[in-house]
Amino acid sequence: MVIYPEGVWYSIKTVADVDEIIETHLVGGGRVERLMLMPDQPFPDEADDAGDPGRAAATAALLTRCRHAGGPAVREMTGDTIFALSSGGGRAAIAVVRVSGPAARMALAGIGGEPLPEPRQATLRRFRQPETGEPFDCGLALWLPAPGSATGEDMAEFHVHGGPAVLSALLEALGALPGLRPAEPGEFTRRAFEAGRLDLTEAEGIADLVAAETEAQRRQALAQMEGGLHRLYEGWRDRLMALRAHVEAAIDFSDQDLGEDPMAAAAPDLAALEAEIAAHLDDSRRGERLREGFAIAIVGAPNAGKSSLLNRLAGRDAAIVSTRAGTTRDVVEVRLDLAGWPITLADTAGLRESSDEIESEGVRRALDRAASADLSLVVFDGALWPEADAASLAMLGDDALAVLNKTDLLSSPVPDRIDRHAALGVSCLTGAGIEALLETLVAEIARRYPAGGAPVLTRIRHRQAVVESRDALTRALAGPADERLAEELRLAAHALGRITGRVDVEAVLDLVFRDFCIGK
Ligand SMILES: Nc1nc2c(ncn2[C@@H]2O[C@H](COP(=O)(O)OP(=O)(O)OP(=O)(O)O)[C@@H](O)[C@H]2O)c(=O)[nH]1
Ligand SMILES: [K+]
Ligand SMILES: [Mg+2]
Repeated sequence: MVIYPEGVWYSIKTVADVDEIIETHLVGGGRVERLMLMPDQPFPDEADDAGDPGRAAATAALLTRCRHAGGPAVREMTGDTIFALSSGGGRAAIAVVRVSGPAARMALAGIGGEPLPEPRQATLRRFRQPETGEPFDCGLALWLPAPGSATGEDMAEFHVHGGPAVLSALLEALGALPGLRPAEPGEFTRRAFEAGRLDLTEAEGIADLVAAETEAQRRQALAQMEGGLHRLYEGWRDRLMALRAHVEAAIDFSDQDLGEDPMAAAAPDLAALEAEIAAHLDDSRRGERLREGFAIAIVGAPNAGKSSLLNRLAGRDAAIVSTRAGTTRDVVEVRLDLAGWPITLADTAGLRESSDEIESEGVRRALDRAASADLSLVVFDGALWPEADAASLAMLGDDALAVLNKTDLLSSPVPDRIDRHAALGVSCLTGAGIEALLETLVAEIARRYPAGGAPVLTRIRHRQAVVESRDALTRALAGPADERLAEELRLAAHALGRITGRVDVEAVLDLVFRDFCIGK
C-alpha cells in the first residue's frame, strides 16, 4: 500500500476466479473515489483524465504499479484493514479506536490529516470526515508503521472523546473508507499471531489478562502472556526433536555396528522428560481453577442461617433471610475475591423432605451444587445444638467444612468438632467468627492449590495435548528401539506443537480466538 503525495491510494484484490483486480482510490480533496482495473483490460488512456488532476494522478499510479505487477511490493498490499473500538463501551473521557492493515495509513491521513504524525509519537490532531472535511473531534493520533506494531501491520490509533456521537462519527468515517471493515473478536491478536509476534499460549494469556478479575488471575495471565508456557512447551519440543534425530541416526546406522544401542543412549533423557511432563500434569488443575474460579456451596438444614452466611461473606444483602424455614429455593450466587482467588459462592435451599414440589426442586439443586462444588460449607443450626441435622451430617465429606452458626445462642462453649470434622463457630448475627472462617477458606484453597514457581496448565486444550505427548513418551520408553520409537517421539513433539500453534493451527484458531472481545 502506498500513498502518493497527491493522495492516491491503491490496493490489489483477488476476486473469486478472476485473477487480480487492481483497485485505485483517490483520497483527499474531500472525496473518495474508486477505480478498478483487471490486468487484461486495456489501460485507461491518460488523455481521458486531462481535466481531472486527481484521476490523472491515480491513473498514473495505477499504470506504474501495473508495469511492476507481480513483484513482492504488490503482494504486500493485499488484505483488508480492520478497525474497532478497543477501549470499553459506554460514555468515557477518552475512547481508543485502533486500525490495522494496509489502509491504516490512508485512514489516518484521511481523518487526521497529512503529514502523518512521527511514528509512535502521540500527536494532537483535528479529526475530520474524509468525505466532507467536516471536523468532528480533536484528539491524539498515533502512527505505528509495520513491522514494529502490535499486529506486525501498519496500525493507526485515534484517541478521541469517549461520547457516543463522537465515536459513531469516527466509526462511520472509518467504515466508509475503501478497504476498511469492522474487526472480528480477537482479530488484532489473531493478526499478531499470524505475523509470528506471539504464539497461541501468549494470545490466550492476553485474553485471560483482559478477563482477569483478581490479582492471582492477573499474575497467572501475565506470566502466560509473557511466554511462560511458550518457553516450557517449546523447550520440551526441542528436546524431543533432538532425541528423535539421535534415535533415527542410530537406527539408520545400526547395520554398521557402531556399538551403540540407540535406546540405551536416549532412555535417561526420555525418562527425565517424561517425569517433568508428568509433574506438570499433576497440578491439581490449579491453573484451570484459577482461570475459571473456585466454587463454594453453602448447604445445610432449613433456617440454619445459610443465606445469612452468604450475605455476611459477600458483605451485602444478596439473598433473602427470614424466620420461615424453606425461604431459599433457587441457587443464589455471588462472586468474591478471596486473597486473589476468584470465588463463586452459592447459597442453596435447606435440605429436607418436602411435599412442595418447588422446594423439592430447590433441594435437588442444592445437592447438585454441593456435588459439583470444589468445597462445601455445611451449616449447622446453633439454636438446636447439640442436636445436629442428619442430612447435613451426611454432607460432611472430604471437600466440606463444618460451620456451626448462631453461636450467640449457645449456652455451652463452641464444640471443637462436629462428627469428625473440625467445627468453625460463627454468628451471622454478631459477625463473630466470620474473619476466622474467611482465613480458613483461604488456607484450604492454598492447601489444595499450592502456588509454585513453574508455569501451570491453564486450559483443557493444553491438558489434552500434554497428556497425548506424555502417553506417546510412555509408549516410546516401553517399546523396542525401532522406527516406532522415532514415530512416538514425533507424535509427542507434534502434540506440544499444537499447543503453541506451530502445527495443525487451522483446527484450533477459531476455538482460541472465540473467547476474545472485539478490539483486542
Ligand atoms: N440469633 C441468630 N439468628 C440467626 C443467625 N443467623 C441467622 N439467624 C436467623 O435465622 C433465621 C434463618 O436464617 P436464614 O439465613 O434465612 O436461614 P437459611 O438457612 O438460609 O434458611 P432457608 O433458606 O429457609 O433454608 C433468620 O431469622 C435469621 O435472622 C445467628 O447467627 N444468630
Ligand atoms: K429461612
Ligand atoms: Mg436461605
